[in-house]
Amino acid sequence: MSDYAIEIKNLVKKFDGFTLGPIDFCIPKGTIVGYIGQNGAGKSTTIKLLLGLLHKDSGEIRVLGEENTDSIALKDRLGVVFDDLLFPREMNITDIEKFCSRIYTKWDKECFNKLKIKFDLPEKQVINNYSRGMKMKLSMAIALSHNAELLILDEATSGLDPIVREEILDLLLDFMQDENHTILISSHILSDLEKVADYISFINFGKILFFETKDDLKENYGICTLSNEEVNDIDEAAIVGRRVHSFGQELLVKRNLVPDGIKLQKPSIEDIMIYFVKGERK
Ligand SMILES: Nc1ncnc2c1ncn2[C@@H]1O[C@H](COP(=O)(O)OP(=O)(O)OP(=O)(O)O)[C@@H](O)[C@H]1O
Repeated sequence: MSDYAIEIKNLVKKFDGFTLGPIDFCIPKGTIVGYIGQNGAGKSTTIKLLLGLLHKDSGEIRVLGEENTDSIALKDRLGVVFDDLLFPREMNITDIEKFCSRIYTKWDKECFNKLKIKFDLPEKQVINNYSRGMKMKLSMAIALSHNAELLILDEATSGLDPIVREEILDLLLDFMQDENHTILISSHILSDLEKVADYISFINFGKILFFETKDDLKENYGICTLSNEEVNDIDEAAIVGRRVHSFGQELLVKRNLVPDGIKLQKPSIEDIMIYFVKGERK
């Protein structure tokens, strides 16, 4: 049995005007991976390929060891949250609970009811009248109520207020108490990923720029503010990106390539993403 929940090798998908890949990464079981990148970078396309909602042009995908990502048996083992609900709009939560209890072999009614109360989801209202946040909460409740092994969350916390986001992050950490559980979560709310992710995978214009542990990223890079003269003493190869100010420059650097004595601060994931993308900002 593979130690990986998700294996992607040489994956390519071409649209008119956009090519995803070739991309490669493997997600170890028992970890949370934050999938980050600018709008249009290819995050949702990757996720749809993983879920069999799009067909790849070439390459290999394995999800929980299965190559056939479209299989019903595999879907039973996955909890999926998109930024929209995929149920008929006239259903209410009772209809949805009944429906899910039929399609998921390990449906946990008690868990769903607890989350329904925790998230304050109304019994009678049809989902067409749900707010965006309510829809996300309902999706999350379903994803967490059928004993899934792998959660795939595409922008699952966007549109939610900070209190609910915090509750959801706690639920994700609870889910990870089982060492065979794994989460892939794409998000623009990098502070959320900062709290929960073990690995960060960064996609830019359809290519993976890095897939590294969050701890390694923070250890290997540093932020410093220097005068223009001081910057001249730094090897260009050490500089990932810079912001030029009237008084000098703020740099993201590779720690092992800068001279001792330069005071470096730990970067946030957001710093790393911005400096990697922009390279140079004036
Ligand atoms: N079905 C499709 N047909 C044609 N082009 C598509 C299709 N789906 C996505 N694309 C294009 O692929 C690119 C990547 O889109 P994708 O939705 O994967 O980005 P994303 O990283 O999820 O962005 P966002 O953060 O804005 O959600 C975009 O240029 C988009 O227009």
